[in-house]
Amino acid sequence: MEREVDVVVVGGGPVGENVADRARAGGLDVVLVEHELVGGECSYWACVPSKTLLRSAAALRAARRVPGAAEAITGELDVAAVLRRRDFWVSDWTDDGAAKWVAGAGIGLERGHGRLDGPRRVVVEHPDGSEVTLVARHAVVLSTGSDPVIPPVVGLAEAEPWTSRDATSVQHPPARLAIIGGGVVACEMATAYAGFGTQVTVLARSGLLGRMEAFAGEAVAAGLRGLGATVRLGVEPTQVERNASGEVVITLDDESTVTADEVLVATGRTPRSRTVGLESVGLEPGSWLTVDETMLVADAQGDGEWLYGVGDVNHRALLTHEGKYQGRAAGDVIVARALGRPVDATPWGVHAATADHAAVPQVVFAEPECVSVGLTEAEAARAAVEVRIADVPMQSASGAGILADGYEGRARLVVDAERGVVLGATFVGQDVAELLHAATVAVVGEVPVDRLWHAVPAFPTMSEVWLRLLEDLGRPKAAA
Ligand SMILES: Cc1cc2nc3c(=O)[nH]c(=O)nc-3n(C[C@H](O)[C@H](O)[C@H](O)COP(=O)(O)OP(=O)(O)OC[C@H]3O[C@@H](n4cnc5c(N)ncnc54)[C@H](O)[C@@H]3O)c2cc1C
Ligand SMILES: NC(=O)c1ccc[n+]([C@@H]2O[C@H](COP(=O)([O-])OP(=O)(O)OC[C@H]3O[C@@H](n4cnc5c(N)ncnc54)[C@H](O)[C@@H]3O)[C@@H](O)[C@H]2O)c1
Repeated sequence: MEREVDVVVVGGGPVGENVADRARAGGLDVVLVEHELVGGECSYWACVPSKTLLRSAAALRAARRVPGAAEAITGELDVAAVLRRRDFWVSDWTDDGAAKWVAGAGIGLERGHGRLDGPRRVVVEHPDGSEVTLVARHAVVLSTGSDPVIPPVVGLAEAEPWTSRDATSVQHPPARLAIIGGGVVACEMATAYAGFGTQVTVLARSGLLGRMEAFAGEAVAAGLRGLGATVRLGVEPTQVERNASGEVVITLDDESTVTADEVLVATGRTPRSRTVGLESVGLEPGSWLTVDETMLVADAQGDGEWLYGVGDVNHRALLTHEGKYQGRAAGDVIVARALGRPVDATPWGVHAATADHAAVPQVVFAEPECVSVGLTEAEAARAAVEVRIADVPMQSASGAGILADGYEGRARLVVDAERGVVLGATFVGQDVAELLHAATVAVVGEVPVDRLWHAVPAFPTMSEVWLRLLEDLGRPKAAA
């Protein structure tokens, strides 16, 4: 059977939902194709469950740092209650609510595996084996996401390692968990499981959180050790084995071994593009999709501008909020191209995902929280941009001291020396997540630091750290 529609979106994660929503709002007839759960990795096995697994222990730690509240805590973390709250937030791994939203938005839903079958054609294989071919008048969007990478370490795949899916959907946390990797998933899951009382061992081949300022990873290493975890830096596994007792034994390159009940592999992602028919339009199966600023895939066969790659699968920024941002731009540009309206793909134009290059915000919900946007000092150096750095302790803001006794953290601004605008910011410490958006606004708005002196942070909030950062850069001189 064949059916014509305006737009086919393959992959109903947060990104596909956003593309479909914008294209539909622009008056196009849209079908979303999903082979698992509408809502994607983020809703059921990534952002949402991981944050709910982290939140309760973070609240407990925060209360313990405030005399008066600390004395009121008479028990330990109720892990079963944490898991029940997680189950609620992932809707017990059902997507009725999400599917209802899709229907309410006027978007068609095809449940099944979608794959390209030549330009503008998508074959959907339903769970019962039946097929439908959707022929797109205007666009096909691939928003199929990414899968975890299992590195080729001897015995690792056979040892049945956990991926992020196992870690976020756990029903019975193990007594001992080894984690391979030192990135975001490793740091967040180490924090969550240490909070549950699991004996956690992090095995990282370099420092932690390598893409952030070095002080972020150093703080998390110290924070995890403070929670009782073992953090081993500069080690790589050479062999993994699950022994007769069911334990996982990991041999490291320094010949030491680590024994645990489970091993979580958190070593990055690979594109979910192996079985989506890329070969039928002249592209390499299993590759990240190379796209332009409007998310149009370069080099796809077929006439006109028809194939888009949005979200994780294009590898621009593997974050839900950034993928959704791309999705809004892509949905709108598909409508503009379909209706012959002007396209504005200039930097910061409505159809361009410019922020992907200059202003990607990220919150790592570890102990302590680490947040960043824009360039780090090292990235600015690599880009040969001359910068000024402001560096202050978070506790220099009186709001931090009031928030928690013994508060410790650090804040950094990276400022373009020539233009005097903020290029990047990093905050590390308890509850810094909500400080990030102000920094994102400053970076995207290219706000001159001299003007920031007039953005007065309220007393006594943690935002006063902005004032301390400005003081570190120095008061502007009066115009002559
Ligand atoms: C443990 C963990 C925690 C994370 N936490 C955060 C966080 O706190 N904040 C944040 O911003 N990001 C976080 N991320 C990253 C975030 O999950 C991803 O960036 C986001 O899910 C990408 O969205 P997406 O729609 O591109 O892909 P996905 O969410 O993976 O959705 C893709 C969808 O496409 C479907 N699909 C794939 N192929 C086909 C096909 N051929 N046919 C039909 N359907 C198909 C899949 O079933 C899926 O539903 C986290 C990631 C992990 C692993
Ligand atoms: N709060 C958030 O925003 C959040 C949370 C979790 C995940 N995510 C996103 O999901 C993506 C995946 O996260 P991740 O932690 O898997 O990836 P990552 O890229 O953040 O970290 C991968 C880690 O694995 C290490 N590594 C890679 N190959 C290895 C190997 N062969 N042996 C040993 N170590 C190896 C790297 O050195 C690095 O420390 C990230 O891009 C991240 O942005 C975001």
